[in-house]
Amino acid sequence: MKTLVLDAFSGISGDMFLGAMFDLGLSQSEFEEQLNKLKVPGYQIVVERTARSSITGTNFDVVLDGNLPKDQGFDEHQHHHHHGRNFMMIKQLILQSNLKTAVKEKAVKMFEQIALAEAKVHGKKLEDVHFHEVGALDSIVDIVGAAIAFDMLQLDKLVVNNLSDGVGTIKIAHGIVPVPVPAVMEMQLNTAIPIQKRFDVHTELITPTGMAIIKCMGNEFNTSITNGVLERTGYGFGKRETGSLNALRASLYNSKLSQQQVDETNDRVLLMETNLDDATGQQLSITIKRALELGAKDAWAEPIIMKKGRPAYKLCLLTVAEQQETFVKFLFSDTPAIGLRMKSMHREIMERRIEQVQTSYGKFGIKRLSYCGLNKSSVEYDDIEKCSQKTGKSFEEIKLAVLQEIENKGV
Ligand SMILES: O=C([S-])c1cc(C(=O)S)c[n+]([C@@H]2O[C@H](COP(=O)(O)O)[C@@H](O)[C@H]2O)c1
Ligand code: NI
Repeated sequence: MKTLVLDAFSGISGDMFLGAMFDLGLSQSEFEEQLNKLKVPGYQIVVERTARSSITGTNFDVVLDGNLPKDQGFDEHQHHHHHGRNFMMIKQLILQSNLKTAVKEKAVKMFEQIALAEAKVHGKKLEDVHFHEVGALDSIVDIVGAAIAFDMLQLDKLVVNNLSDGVGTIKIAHGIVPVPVPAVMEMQLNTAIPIQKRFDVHTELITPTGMAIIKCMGNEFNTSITNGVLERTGYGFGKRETGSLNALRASLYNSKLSQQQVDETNDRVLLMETNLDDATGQQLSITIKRALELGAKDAWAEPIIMKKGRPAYKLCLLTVAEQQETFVKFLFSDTPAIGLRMKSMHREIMERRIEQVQTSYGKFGIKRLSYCGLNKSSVEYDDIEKCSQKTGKSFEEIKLAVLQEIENKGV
C-alpha cells in the first residue's frame, strides 16, 4: 500500500506539485513520453535541481516556444484573445489522446473543477469559460502532468497535511483579488478541505490548479500517523517570494502487507490487548485496517461483556518486541484506550510464500505452505472473489477448479 503525503505548509501550485514529484524521483523521460501522447506542440518542460534555504529540491517550469510570457491561467473575456480554448475543447483534446484511461479521467476531473469554479466566480456558463492560448498550454501541462504523475506512482492514497494559504490580496489579470483567490474559495465550497491561514505570508500560496489537484486526488487531511516505511521525500519549489521557504514537500510511504512471506516455522510475538466499551464497530474496523498497514502481524476484535454488564470489544494485535513502542502509541492515539496488556508468546507457523499462477480462469495468487515435510496450498480469496464477480461462477466452484488445475499441472 503506497501513500503519498503532501506537506503543504507553503500551499500548492501545479508547478510545485510536479517539482515535488520529480524530486521524489519520477523519471522525466517516462513522464515526457506520456505527456507527448497529448500531441500539443509549443512548449518544453524544465526540471531543475536547485537549493533554497540550504534545502535541495526541484524547480518545475513550462517554457513556451518563442519565449512567450506566461499569462494568468484562464480568461473569461475571450474577445481579448484569438485562440481561446474552452473546457469542452480541452476535454476533447484529452479524451482523444492515447493517454491511459485512468490518466484521462483524472485530468478531465481536475480541469472540470477549475472550469466550474471559474464559471461560478465570473457568472458565466461552463462553455463560456475560456482558457486563453498561453495560459491553456501551461494549465494543460500542469494538470495532465499531475494526472500522469499520480498514475506513474501507482498510489493507493493521498494525504494532505497542513494545507496553508497566505492572507491579503494579490493582483491578477482581473485586478485585485483576495487570498485565497476566488476560484480556490469556490473549490473549497461544500468540502471539508481544511485551509490554514498563514498571517506571515501576504500573497497567494494555493493556486486554482493546486486546489484542483487536492480536491480531486486528496483522500485524507491532517493525518497524524502515516503507516508504512518512509521510502522517499522531495521538495518542489514555488515561484513567489513569501519571506520563508516556499516549497511543497512530498513523502512516499510504503506499507507491505504482513503475512505475505514467512521463512521460519517459529518465532516470538507480542500480543497486545485492550478492552474497549467506548469504540464503535465502525471505528474499530478502521483501527484494525491501519494496524495491519502499519505492519502488525495480525489484528482483530473479540466481543466481550465488561464490568457493569457493558457489551464491549477486546482489541488484539500481534507484533514483535522491536515494534512495542510504535504499537502502544498507535493504540493510544487511534482508539479511546487508556491502558493495555502485553504478553510475549512463542508461535509455530507454516512457512509460506505466494506465487502467481496462470490458470484457465486467469491469474491467481497461490499460497504455498509447508511445515516439517507437510505441504499444502491455498488460493488467494481476493482473487477468487474477483473471478467470481467477473464470471458469475460460485466461489467454491472456482476454488476447487483452480486447485485441481494447479495440482494437474504439478506447479
Ligand atoms: O485568469 C483568471 S480568470 C484567474 C482567475 C482566478 C480566480 O481565482 S477567479 C485566479 N487566477 C490566477 O492565475 C494564476 C495562475 O493560476 P494557475 O492555477 O493556472 O497556476 C494564479 O495566480 C491564480 O490565482 C486567474
Ligand atoms: Ni478567474
